[in-house]
Amino acid sequence: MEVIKVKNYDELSEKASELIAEKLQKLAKPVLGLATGSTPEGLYQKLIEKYKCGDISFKHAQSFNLDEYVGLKKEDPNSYRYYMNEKLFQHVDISPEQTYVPAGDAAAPEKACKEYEEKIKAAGNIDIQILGIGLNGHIGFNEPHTPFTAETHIVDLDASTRQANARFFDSLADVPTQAMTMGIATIMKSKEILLLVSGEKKADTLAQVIQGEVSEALPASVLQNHPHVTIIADEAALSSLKN
Ligand SMILES: O=P(O)(O)OC[C@H]1O[C@](O)(CO)[C@@H](O)[C@@H]1O
Repeated sequence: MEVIKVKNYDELSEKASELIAEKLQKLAKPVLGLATGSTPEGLYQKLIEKYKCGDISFKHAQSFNLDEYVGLKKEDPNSYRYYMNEKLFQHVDISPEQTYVPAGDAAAPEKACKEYEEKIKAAGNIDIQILGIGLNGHIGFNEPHTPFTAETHIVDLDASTRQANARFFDSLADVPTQAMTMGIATIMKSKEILLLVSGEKKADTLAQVIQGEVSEALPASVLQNHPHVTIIADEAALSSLKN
């Protein structure tokens, strides 16, 4: 794993946007794996700026998001489809038909999970997958002890994850209890992975991910087994690393 240390969140977002811009410029049909949460928001802003300056285009890109809450309609402001439209898609030239988010509102969720896997495969797999990380080490919504072999599936969200995400909802009770997420195996099929981590709160988790054992108890530790992972983290997030 290559670790790129940056000063702060702004630098993290800029560096990440440069790596994504490079893919958009070099690949004929880039397949992007996208994430939600607070961490990639700065990256999306920087990509919009680069697009507006004419440096990049999403015209030939396809995107696949990591996860979606179960039970929220696409129009719900807390759905990840809504987040992506607001934070990125509606500001750039990506064709809406080329953007995929797991169908958390599907009538037949198991079938929708299988179809999502098929779509990723048909696209030739993800060229670069952006990841954030939860305090408990989750990636996507793969909570601790999710088997590394899991593909896209439905998960019960940990109490700590619902608590962490309650800030976006009116109350904790409104946070969905389930989500549809790419599995660890799905994520690991990506040709390249870009993990973004900011802030001291995640420092202990990140140190474990980089220097600890690979274990299903800490989902992100699986990234040690991937041949092409770049971690961009700020000084605060790297403050618990042991020399
Ligand atoms: O970037 P944040 O808001 O800290 O979230 C971290 C992770 O948690 C999730 O939002 C899910 O809880 C992921 O999508 C994200 O990668």
